[in-house]
Amino acid sequence: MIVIKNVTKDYRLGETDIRALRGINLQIDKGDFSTIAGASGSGKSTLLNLIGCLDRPTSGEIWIGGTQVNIMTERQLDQLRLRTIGFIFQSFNLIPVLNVYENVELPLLIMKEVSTAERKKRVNHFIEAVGLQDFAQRKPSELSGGQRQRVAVARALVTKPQLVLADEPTANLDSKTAIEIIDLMKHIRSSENTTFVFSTHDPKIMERADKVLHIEDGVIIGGKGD
Ligand SMILES: Nc1ncnc2c1ncn2[C@@H]1O[C@H](COP(=O)(O)OP(=O)(O)OP(=O)(O)O)[C@@H](O)[C@H]1O
Repeated sequence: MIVIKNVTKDYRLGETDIRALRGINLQIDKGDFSTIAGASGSGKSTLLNLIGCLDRPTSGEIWIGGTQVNIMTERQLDQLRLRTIGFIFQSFNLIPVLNVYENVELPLLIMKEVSTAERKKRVNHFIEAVGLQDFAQRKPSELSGGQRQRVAVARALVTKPQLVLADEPTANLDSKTAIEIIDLMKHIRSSENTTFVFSTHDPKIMERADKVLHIEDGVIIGGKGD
């Protein structure tokens, strides 16, 4: 599903270059439930942003589902992000004026090939999959943090992406809710056969992943499941 070869990423900050990633090699297989684990500043977000095609590497190759993405045009990347990848963020990123149903529906409104009937079916299916069927008419401000992240999980899945990326999805949740969200994602991975990659610095969250890729100072230093 994901192959990364010798990837580096430099950020230019004034006169200096900051080397955020220093030669990353990794492979993530279809259906994996993997985590990128590391301290603050180790390069987790940088790596996830590259896998999600939100940014480009300075050097090296990134392959998603057999396609080399680091040489694609912006237009091709727009399509790839819409159709192949679902995103979950630590701050939920829901639209405050839309209710739960409308937030989950949003990505499908851009996919013209999905009919109105199919759209309705999928939105209801994923709202139910995350256990929010009784909250479909509520606005994000009327939900708990855990419920908001469930909406974000449903929204990431509604386009039926092959890959879901989550940057510290539990960072703004208490530890019990954090574990519930990770277990929900893991359950959905099995029922939908979606590949999940999420980042965390929390050992209790790491241990629930099948594969842990430890990153330190821009380098993968091995981990469970390798
Ligand atoms: N836009 C940027 N410009 C300059 N330096 C950056 C930029 N983004 C990240 N960095 C630097 O790159 C390194 C890796 O940052 P990154 O955000 O990937 O770490 P992280 O592991 O996700 O951290 P956190 O857990 O705090 O989010 C850090 O040294 C950071 O200061």
